[in-house]
Amino acid sequence: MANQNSLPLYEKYWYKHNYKRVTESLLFLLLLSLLAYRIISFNNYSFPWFLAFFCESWFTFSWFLTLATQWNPAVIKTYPGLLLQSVKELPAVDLFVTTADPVLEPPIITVNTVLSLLALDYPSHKLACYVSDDGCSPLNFYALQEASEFAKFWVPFCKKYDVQVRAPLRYFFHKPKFSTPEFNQEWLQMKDMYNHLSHKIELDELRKSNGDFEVFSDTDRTNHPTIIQVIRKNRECVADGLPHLIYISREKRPKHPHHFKAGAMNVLTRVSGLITNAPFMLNVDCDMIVNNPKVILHALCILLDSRGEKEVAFAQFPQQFYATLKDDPFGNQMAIFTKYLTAGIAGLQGPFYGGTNCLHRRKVIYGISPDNMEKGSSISEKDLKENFGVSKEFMESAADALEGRACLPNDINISNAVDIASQVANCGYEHATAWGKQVGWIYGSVTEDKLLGLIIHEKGWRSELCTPTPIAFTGFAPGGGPTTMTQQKRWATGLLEIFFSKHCPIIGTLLRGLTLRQCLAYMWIINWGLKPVFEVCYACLIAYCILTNSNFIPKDLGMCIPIAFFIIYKGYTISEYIASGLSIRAWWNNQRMSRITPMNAGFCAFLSILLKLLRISETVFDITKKDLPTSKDVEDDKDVGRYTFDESLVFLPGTTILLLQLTSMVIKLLGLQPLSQSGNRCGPGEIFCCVYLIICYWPFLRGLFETGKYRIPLSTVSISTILTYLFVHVCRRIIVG
Ligand SMILES: O=c1ccn([C@@H]2O[C@H](COP(=O)(O)OP(=O)(O)O[C@H]3O[C@H](CO)[C@@H](O)[C@H](O)[C@H]3O)[C@@H](O)[C@H]2O)c(=O)[nH]1
Ligand SMILES: [Mn+2]
Repeated sequence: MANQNSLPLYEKYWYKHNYKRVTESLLFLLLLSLLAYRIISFNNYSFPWFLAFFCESWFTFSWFLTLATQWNPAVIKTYPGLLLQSVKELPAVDLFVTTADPVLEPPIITVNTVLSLLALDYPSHKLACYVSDDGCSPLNFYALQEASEFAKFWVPFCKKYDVQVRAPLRYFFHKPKFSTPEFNQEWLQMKDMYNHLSHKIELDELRKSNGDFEVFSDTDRTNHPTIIQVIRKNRECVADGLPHLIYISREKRPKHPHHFKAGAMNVLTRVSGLITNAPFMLNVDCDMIVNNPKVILHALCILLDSRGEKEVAFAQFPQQFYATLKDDPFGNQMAIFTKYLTAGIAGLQGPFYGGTNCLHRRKVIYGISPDNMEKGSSISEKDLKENFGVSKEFMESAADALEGRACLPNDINISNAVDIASQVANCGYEHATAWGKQVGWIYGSVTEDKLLGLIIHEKGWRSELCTPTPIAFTGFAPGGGPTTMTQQKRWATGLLEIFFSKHCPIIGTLLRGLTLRQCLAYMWIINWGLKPVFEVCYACLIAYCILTNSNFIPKDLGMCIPIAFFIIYKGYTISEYIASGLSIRAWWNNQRMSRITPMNAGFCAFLSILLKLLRISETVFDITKKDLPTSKDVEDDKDVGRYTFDESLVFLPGTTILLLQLTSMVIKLLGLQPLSQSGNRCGPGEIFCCVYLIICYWPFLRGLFETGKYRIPLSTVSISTILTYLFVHVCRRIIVG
């Protein structure tokens, strides 16, 4: 990474973890030998044997993807000190926050995220914070207005005492370590002010409103004109003031597709383009609080580095979480994922875009490729119009951005710009333009983040994973069964949408600039939506074999292969958890959830994609519910980690699989199994698999007998019972027939 002209602002190191490589390869060999064993055992050829072979081939391929993705992990080290020395003038950065529903995303959470952004360690006249509210909620607007008043005290306080976590919600969670009488007094004052602010917001005092809310009269969240309000401008244009704060609720009309978050991001891009037009844009979800105030400096080390400047499109920070539940009961804190897989991808063409915690180059979002950058060609007026739409002002701002002309903080006339900006936030603006197709956030997937990142990688750009200490951002990991399932189902759905589109990574590698290894990494994540189909088949196969007294697990010597695989795999995953300082309990919770989540959320996602491909229904972006972090005493409450259910059909596959395994166990125990026609009787292998699956599905088993939200709803159980009955019936027919 060394550079002759100037010192590199960041360095990248690839590291080897030989022990992991050896174990992973060994597991891969075992899977291959299992497949080979199946092929050569002619005596065993039967329907279960072939189905098992088919599923295991996919599992082997999946493991190969994991292996390939994790093979060359890398980390980078950034030098913000060097950046400050070598860059004459720091560039402007636009900050984007998206929120969409004041109930699922409580305004106090958004407010905290915004406060943590306003207090970043960066010249504040170079920052502008834009909040997109897809919920069109006056409460959000009001909360932000109040927050900007509070920020006048909060930001100087944070900077004076070099506070690390600049979101009051988290900061006041702990007593401060450091203390002088002056600090104590100010601390108490701030805490008081914050409590006041949060009460006001939570108690919804907005109804006693003032004139500002007129704009919200007669609005419905799905039917309203554009609302853009400048909550605060940095009039004095000074580095130690407060950044601009702008509220945007784009126009929404029924019947007019709004493309969920991708649509919101495009409006943010255009509106900010007219107002500040910063060359860099940092985007976060409403719950992603800045945990390290120097994040922008770290990310700029990558993007302004002499080599990074030409090659790297975006700097992505990992998604990590705060106030997490002990031992990861829902298996969604992704600690191992972040540690090994993200690092692995960072060693290839670069991390996926995660939808949040990412610093983008505006040019790249406008569709530029590394080759265009080299040529530096200017773009014709006709092209500008076709790509970016009819707004003259926006075309000018896009040309500035593409040709690298920065707009200076003192040039900006916000009030003027806001009037024009309303036009580009209207829902008809994108008609017959390249927005959502070649420009901006691309439409067509509910994981718009992975899609955008993929398209950027396909153009030949790289990305880098930025992992400063302390952790850059922390967000909210959903709790409970339904919320986790909704999120995972959306992810699997969105990934499948990408796979079945023209942006499929395989095509990207064959025809465009996506590297082969990066394609495998994308396939690894897309497999979240494909593998569940095989997992469900496999689970049914277990029950089928017990019910029909046939077998699919090799017997005699052949049995050593699955046993060895099982033991080594479990040992290997435990060691990953222990090496990361996590508990055995966390390991087990993740093992079990890695059986439950795909078979429910992933499988349902697959079905919903079939419906989409058959043009029967469309996919939607279901928002993840965000709860306020629990206070200490609630944290100790055992119930928060208990699995909850709701009426959603997402729990149907899992419930059915559990009932199937239970039924087949009962039939086995009662000795009601039919006599086996061939010599291949069901043996200990099938019984073990069945029992193991029942143990994994323990939360569901309990859910059959619990009450309230811990119970699987009767409707789900009834449908599952019917499905189980049908399955058993078919199995019996097969034997008789
Ligand atoms: O119509 C919509 C729907 C969602 N959002 C926002 O999108 C963000 C992410 O939504 P969330 O419900 O928190 O989804 P997560 O599953 O937690 O999000 C992950 O996955 C998404 C893709 O599915 C990415 O967009 C996110 O950045 C990534 O954190 C939130 O800020 C929402 O307010 C909108 O602005 N408009
Ligand atoms: Mn989220």
